[in-house]
This record gives sequence, structure tokens and C-alpha cells, in this order.
Amino acid sequence: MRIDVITIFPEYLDPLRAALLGKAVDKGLLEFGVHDLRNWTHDVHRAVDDSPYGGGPGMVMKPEVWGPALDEVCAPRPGLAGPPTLVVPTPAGHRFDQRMAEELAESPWLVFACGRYEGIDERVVEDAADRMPVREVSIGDYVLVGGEVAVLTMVEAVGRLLPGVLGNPASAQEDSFSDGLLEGPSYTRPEVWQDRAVPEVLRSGNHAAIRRWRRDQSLIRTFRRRPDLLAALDADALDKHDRKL
Ligand SMILES: Oc1ccccc1-c1ccno1
Repeated sequence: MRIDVITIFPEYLDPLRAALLGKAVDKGLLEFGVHDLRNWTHDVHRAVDDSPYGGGPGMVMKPEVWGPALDEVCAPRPGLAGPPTLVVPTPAGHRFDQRMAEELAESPWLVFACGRYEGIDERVVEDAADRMPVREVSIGDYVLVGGEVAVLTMVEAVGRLLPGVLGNPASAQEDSFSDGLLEGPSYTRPEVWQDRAVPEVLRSGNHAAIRRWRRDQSLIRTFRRRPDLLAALDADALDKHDRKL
């Protein structure tokens, strides 16, 4: 998979080259390109934004800068079939979740456009949508200063799903949300800590009982913390759970 990020703060994306994702790059599983949007400015001040039509607070990012940037970064690349999927982080986007991470992980090429201020001129996304798939995505119901943190979040959630990135592929299968429920509690040595013992069933060696216990804990935790996820569960998802018992 290739991932390109366009931003006015390229250094914000340095963590992408560390740890798990850095190893994925070293193994050739991931290819990153980070591009400074100001490279496509035309004036001495290298301006990327301007006042909003209709007035109001904040600044809007200029189409005359974003347009050429996307044309160049999204231009056909040898070895990459078709245009990229353009992902635009925005508080007004569709909600990013594990299912969307799995969908994006199927794409051979993602380009992330990091907006700041009051966002990017709407015509940029409209124009891009004539030439490539575009997804406007929110990582949560709060407001950030810019899209870079959202990109770091999404790239980690997507990158860890790529074959070969996680040491143990089963981890991704057992994720919270992978079957629509939250993961239950986990324990490791020592057996007793601060007078708190590890649940007996986990030390029983009875794998069927352990699976059942973990499923029940998962359902209880989801019911208590995210009842909305239970409401969204369909019979297939529950069957998927039961088939693992
Ligand atoms: O708050 C933002 C500002 C710029 C770009 C993205 C965001 C955002 C907030 C939540 N998800 O994305």
C-alpha cells in the first residue's frame, strides 16, 4: 500500500516512520510520501488560506493551492493501478470506525489531505470527486486544529490491518470492534497483585469455558459502555461470536 499525506506541517507526520509503521516501511509493506502544501503556493508569503466568502471567523484553504497539489500528488504512478482514494479529515465527515479502517485497508493507494483553519474550499473536494473516490472522514465529535492528528490515527488503524504488519495476524481478528463488541478485560502475571486475583476460569485450562467467559465479559462491557454498539449488532455478528465458543 502507498500512502501520501499533504500538509502544511510535514514534521507532524514524523511518527509514521517510527515503531510498527516504520517497520512496515522497512519491510516494504507500506510506502509513505509526505508533501508540504506550501510547495504549491504562488506568492512570496506562501499563503495557503484566505478569508471566507460570506464572512465569519477563521480562514479557508485556497483552491488555487490545493488543486495543483492534488493534481501532482494524485497523478498516475507506475505500479499503482487507478487513481488513489482521497481521504479528507474533517469534523463534518462520516465517522471513522473499524469497518472503515478495514475498507480503507483494501485500497492500494490512499492520499490524505490535511485541512486546517476552517477547512478547505468545497470546490476542491467536488473537483477531486470527478476523478477519484473521495471520503470525508471524522475521527470523533470534537474539533482539532488540523487534520494531521486524524491522519496519524487513521493511518495507524489502517496500517496495522495490512498483512505482515502485525506480528500475530490473529490480533487483528480479536480486536475490539472486529466483531462489533468491545474487548473484555485482559490479565497477565502475577496471579495475585494488590490482593486481586486473576479470574479462576482463565487459569482453568478449560478453553471452551474461557471462550464463553470472554464472550460474556465482552457483552457485559459493551452493554455498560457502548449500548449503541449492541443496537447495531446483527444476528450474523452474534453468530460469528457464538461460532467461536
Ligand atoms: O477538527 C478537525 C479539523 C481539521 C481536520 C479534521 C478535524 C477533525 C475533527 C474530528 N475528526 O477530524
